Amino acid sequence: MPERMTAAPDASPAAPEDALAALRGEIDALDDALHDLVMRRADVVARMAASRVKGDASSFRPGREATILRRLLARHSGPLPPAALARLWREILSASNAMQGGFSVALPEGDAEVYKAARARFGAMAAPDLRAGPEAALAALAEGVAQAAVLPVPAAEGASAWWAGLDAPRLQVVARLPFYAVAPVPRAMVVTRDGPDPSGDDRTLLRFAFGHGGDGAAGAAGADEALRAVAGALRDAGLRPSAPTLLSRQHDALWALAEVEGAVAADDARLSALRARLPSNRVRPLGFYATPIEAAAPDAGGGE
Ligand SMILES: C=C(O[C@@H]1C=C(C(=O)O)C=C[C@H]1O)C(=O)O
Repeated sequence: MPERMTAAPDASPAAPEDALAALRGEIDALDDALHDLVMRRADVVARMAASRVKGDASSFRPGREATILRRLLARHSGPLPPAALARLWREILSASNAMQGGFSVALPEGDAEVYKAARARFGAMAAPDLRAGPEAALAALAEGVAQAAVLPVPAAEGASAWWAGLDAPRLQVVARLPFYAVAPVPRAMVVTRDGPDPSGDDRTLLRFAFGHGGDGAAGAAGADEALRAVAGALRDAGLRPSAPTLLSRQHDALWALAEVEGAVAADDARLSALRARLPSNRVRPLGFYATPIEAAAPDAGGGE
């Protein structure tokens, strides 16, 4: 018989059940302290909403949220996986956003990836508003029925080519989902009426239209020619691409979508440089978003 079985159980200074009770007592005290802080944080958000310091614009500030998450992830240490930290804060941020006014999110129905990305981003507090497709989701946003639209990541064809028809600057891309990922997780884009806010480390989407308006010769603009024109204009304007340029032929035109480093707003001087370089074409910023954090090593939890 092993030696430990011969010792009298109540001779031990800390019986397992006492040790468990002590640790649980510590956890209960910490839960109370955390809960007090979470309630105090919500009081500050309620004061912010009541003071109307943010005016009539939507309460949703994705750049500010990214800044908060980046700061917390940078100071994080200890055994709690960073993905769990991001998940906790995502729920706090979404709840405080919803506290400042109803928050409904328009989504294309039948797109499981977009749905999952939207639920992960906006949490339990946001009402999903399922629409027939990206254009219908954008229409709900434009009408003011929804406060944000979550759409598939831009691609050249099909429903994911919604960017070619995006009515910017009225509607603009403000976030790329997920902001924080440690494993493959659902991806999507967020569009709002209020436009993006800078986070200090952002990427901008720029749309270029070639041969718009039924101009036969220009309408036949070659893909290679368009890609060369975009690359040259970006270089001359001092803008650095952060992803390969997408091309899409639709609405009687050839469209290019470039992602560049930095936040480029409508009044940015680099846009004038682009427009000077491409006089016969149209250049339009579609919004910007916080550069996603891609964690180097996978850990438990996936991301937010
Ligand atoms: C509280 C604010 O509103 C929202 C909620 C945030 C929060 O809980 O910290 C941050 C950004 C906004 O999306 C804010 O703008 O600071």
